[in-house]
Amino acid sequence: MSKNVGSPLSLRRWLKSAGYAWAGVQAVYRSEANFRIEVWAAVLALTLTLVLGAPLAPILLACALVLSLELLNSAVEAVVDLVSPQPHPLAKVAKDAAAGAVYMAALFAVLVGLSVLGPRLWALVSDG
Ligand SMILES: Nc1ncnc2c1ncn2[C@@H]1O[C@H](COP(=O)(O)OP(=O)(O)OP(=O)(O)O)[C@@H](O)[C@H]1O
Repeated sequence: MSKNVGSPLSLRRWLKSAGYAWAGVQAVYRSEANFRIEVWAAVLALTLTLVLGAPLAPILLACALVLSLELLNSAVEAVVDLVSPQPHPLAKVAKDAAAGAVYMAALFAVLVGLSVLGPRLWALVSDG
């Protein structure tokens, strides 16, 4: 634990770390088409949630999980490419497992979206 907790110095350090974290998000947004798709899918899901008056928490959590795991997947890919530019069975396991985590979260996020927003969208469509 830092001795400077609560001091202006630690706030400055926290802001600096937040700046690095934001730079990481921006770099992945620029380089990964999947992340861009997931960001805009999250914007759409959150807009629909607010418009339809659906519960926000499950949609927020599902979006946060998918986007966070995509960022971690990109981190794993970068580290694997750095340490194992040549094909290696363990590099394959690392990349495939990290990608699997994203796909698993995305699949369950779609199920959450369907179960929370589906009935409201259906009611809206069937009422005319
Ligand atoms: N160094 C490696 N050793 C063994 N297999 C690898 C290696 N690099 C990639 N692969 C295999 O090729 C697949 C695709 O890898 P790649 O680096 O192109 O990532 P990707 O899944 O296409 O992601 P992105 O398109 O976002 O970069 C991996 O999931 C893995 O199965």
